[in-house]
Amino acid sequence: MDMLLNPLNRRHRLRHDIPVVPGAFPLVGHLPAVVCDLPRLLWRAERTLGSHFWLDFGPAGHLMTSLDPDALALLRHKDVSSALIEDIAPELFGGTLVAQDGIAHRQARDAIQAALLPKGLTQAGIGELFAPVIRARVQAWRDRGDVTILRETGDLMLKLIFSLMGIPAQDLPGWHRKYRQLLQLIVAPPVDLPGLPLRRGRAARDWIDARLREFVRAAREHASRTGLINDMVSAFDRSDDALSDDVLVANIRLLLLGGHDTTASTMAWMVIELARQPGLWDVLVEEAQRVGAVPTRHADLAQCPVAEALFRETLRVHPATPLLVRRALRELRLGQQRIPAGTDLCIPLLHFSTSALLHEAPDQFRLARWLQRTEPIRPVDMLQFGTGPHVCMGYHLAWLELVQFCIALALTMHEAGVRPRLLSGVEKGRRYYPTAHPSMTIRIGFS
Ligand code: HEM
Repeated sequence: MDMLLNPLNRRHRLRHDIPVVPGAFPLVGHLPAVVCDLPRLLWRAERTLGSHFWLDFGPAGHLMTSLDPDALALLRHKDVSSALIEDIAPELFGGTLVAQDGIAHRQARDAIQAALLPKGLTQAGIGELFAPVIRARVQAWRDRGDVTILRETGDLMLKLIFSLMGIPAQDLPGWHRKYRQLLQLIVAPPVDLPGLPLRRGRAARDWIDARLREFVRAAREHASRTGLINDMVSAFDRSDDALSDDVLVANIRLLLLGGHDTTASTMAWMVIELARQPGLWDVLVEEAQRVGAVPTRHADLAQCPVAEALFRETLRVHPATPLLVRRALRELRLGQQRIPAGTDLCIPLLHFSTSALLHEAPDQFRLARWLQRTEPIRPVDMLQFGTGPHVCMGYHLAWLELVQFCIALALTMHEAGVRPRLLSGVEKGRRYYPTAHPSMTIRIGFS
């Protein structure tokens, strides 16, 4: 099938001397191809136009997209801002730390960071909290015999992040649905009519925020309770220029989103890869039998190199955040390329994550690239988590829960004499934007 591009728009144009990819539709630009076919879109643009080109993100406007590995350095550049993220989806990212720069960003990050580092996670006993929840969920999969994988991993990851936050996890499918509608705010055409994504996304945001306000109120009433939400409420209440509840709620909403959507997608891809590569499953089962139990502390993760390699390689091949956006505050240079001040930028992590410039045999799913390495993990090896001041705050948490999950899955299924098997095709229905995930309908059997 050819790409979702506008056949009537074949004109080659330049903006600031940089080519615009042909094929944009009115109103939605290249978004249909970005959402459904990003790797091919980037590959074709690079082949025909070179390393720099404009993509039209519809309501978000034109973003200068760079496939030059030096573009990764822009994520650490002092004259590059994250404010564009708020402009793209003000209702979703307004007031959140992901869209802030400088001191405001640092302050909000400081209120959360320590709890998500290995020491904070260990002190709060997060591994012990998660292990039985993960184990119970995979046991339920074994008993049912087959599952729609992304729906299941979405529920599980929401449950885990809720328990880390210290808030009651009720109606998880409802929350999951609302978060999917909320994400549509990033790509919604600016038409506010009943049934359209903008109206549904706004309603989802109001639904989520009303519940988060309740949790904030409860946290203030029971200040002695533990959980990240209580830490955040007290840190925000203590801050010098007391931040408003709107900002607090927006950041909790962001954390719940960041804490489940990306990991749910990665977890679903892990199961899919284990189902379609029997050799992978066998080495994982061997490791799980050797360790004998689900690890609970960061210090224990070193005993699970296969599960860790599976986590890293799954993310490399299927990065859950396939592109990052930024704005150049001043004129910048990228090699020979001049980037005018005010340019909106797209940095496609997906491209670099699977680039032959950074990885040997990038299209092959190879655990050996992690298992046989002798040097420590470099920033470029974990670029799926971003880099620079906005580097993902959940890296250690994601690592812990995904390794826990692999070991729990292998132990549970192997004890029952079953293994994961793919019950549907994988290529159809994949999505790459706003976040990347396998098709919602993929089913996995355990037999
Ligand atoms: C596989 C899992 C994950 C992936 C691939 C991932 C990816 C990313 C990426 C690429 C960024 C950088 C955004 C930017 O620079 O604009 C980011 C930021 C962030 N992530 Fe994650 N993430 C994951 C898991 C998590 C988890 C589990 C949490 C929370 C508990 C989390 C919370 C955050 C937060 C709060 C930010 C914003 C940081 C800032 O702007 O300073 N993430 N993540």
